[in-house]
Amino acid sequence: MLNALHRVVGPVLRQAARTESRISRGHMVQLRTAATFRLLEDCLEISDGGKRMHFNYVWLRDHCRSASCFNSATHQRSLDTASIELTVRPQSSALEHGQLVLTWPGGHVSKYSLSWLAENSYEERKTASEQHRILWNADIYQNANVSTVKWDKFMSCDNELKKFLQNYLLYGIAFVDDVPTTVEATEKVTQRVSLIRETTYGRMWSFTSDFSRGDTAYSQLALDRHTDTSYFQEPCGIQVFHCLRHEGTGGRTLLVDGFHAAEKLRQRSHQNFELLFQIPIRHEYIENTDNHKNHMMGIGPVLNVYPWNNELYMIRYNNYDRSVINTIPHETVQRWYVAHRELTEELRRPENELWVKLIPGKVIFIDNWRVLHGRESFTGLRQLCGCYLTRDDILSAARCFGLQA
Ligand SMILES: C[N+](C)(C)CCCC[C@H](N)C(=O)O
Ligand SMILES: O=C(O)CCC(=O)C(=O)O
Ligand SMILES: [Fe+2]
Repeated sequence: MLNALHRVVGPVLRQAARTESRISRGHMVQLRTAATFRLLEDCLEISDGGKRMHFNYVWLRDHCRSASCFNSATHQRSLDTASIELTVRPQSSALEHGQLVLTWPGGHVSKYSLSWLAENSYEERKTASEQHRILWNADIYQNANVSTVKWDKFMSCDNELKKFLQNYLLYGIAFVDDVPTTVEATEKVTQRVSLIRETTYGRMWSFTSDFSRGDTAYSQLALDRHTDTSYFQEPCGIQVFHCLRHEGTGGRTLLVDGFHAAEKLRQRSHQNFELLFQIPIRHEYIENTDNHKNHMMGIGPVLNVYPWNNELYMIRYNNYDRSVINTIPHETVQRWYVAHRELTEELRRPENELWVKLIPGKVIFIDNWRVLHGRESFTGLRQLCGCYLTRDDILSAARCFGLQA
């Protein structure tokens, strides 16, 4: 990187003695007082104390924020990236008031604040997390005494909504209490945070154990922990449940933080963790009844991680809906089962199980990319309503409040 062959074109400059900081994405990148930069053969290097960041020249030209290259009203790029010479290099460079100023062949000038560069450097992103989360087992969640949110304030007060979103982001579950016990009110409460994702089960659904659909959810049987719609190419982002009535026994809801379990697996056996994120498998939903014909298929790994920072962003775990395994070479199948077993054992540890009885008025939102749900078997009439919500829209709502999501 700092190979002697690299021609140092720009002078090594010292930034004036001050500290730059900027908050964005709920995340602060601080540059020390003496950040320096130099132009290497193939990239610009900024050094800040022991930290080095590298910026490709095409990248720098592409990210010019001048009025002709970037529309700051729409936050869209106007510059045609294909018009940039792939061999482009700045003609001259300077540091002025915490800004890097580059002049390109032809005279175009680009300015970048050093803190913006630091925040958007690969070196920073690869150690930062995209989303701050508190991984939990039953004790951790219960001891956190997460503040409760009630229907009236939730519907009228943005601060209450923000509090709810923060809980949801941190724990992957959040509740609203005192909601009127109707499907309509349940729909209204969901419209504060996101958009309904309509599926074959309907927009809003309300069901009892009447076997109206070809799936065990529509029975009185216990359901082991799982994520829903694993048979979609993109599983639904959020699961909403509201138990409108239950005259009988049992029927408690089981919640397990899938990321807590997966992180335990990562610590214990990195190889097994890797196998579960590298190998795609199939999930299927086949329904063939008089009223419903469906054949859904979703292909993807059990664990999904961002490649630049190895952060988990989705778990797809449903042993009921997991389909034929035919995507794993025979010499790897055994290892895959071992890894899957190890994850299952972690998910099944009693201390990781959070049991809640959903009562009329209590609406739960579950991050279906992170937290697994299940239920205890039950007797009597139990009516559950709810819907799926889109993930993009709840995250967007959170970001609009300045939350890191
Ligand atoms: C929630 N609701 C009752 C509508 C649908 C249930 C879907 C059940 C399916 N086995 C899955 O896990 O995706
Ligand atoms: O009946 C329940 O509490 C949940 C059933 C279930 O897993 C589902 O509907 O997705
Ligand atoms: Fe489910």
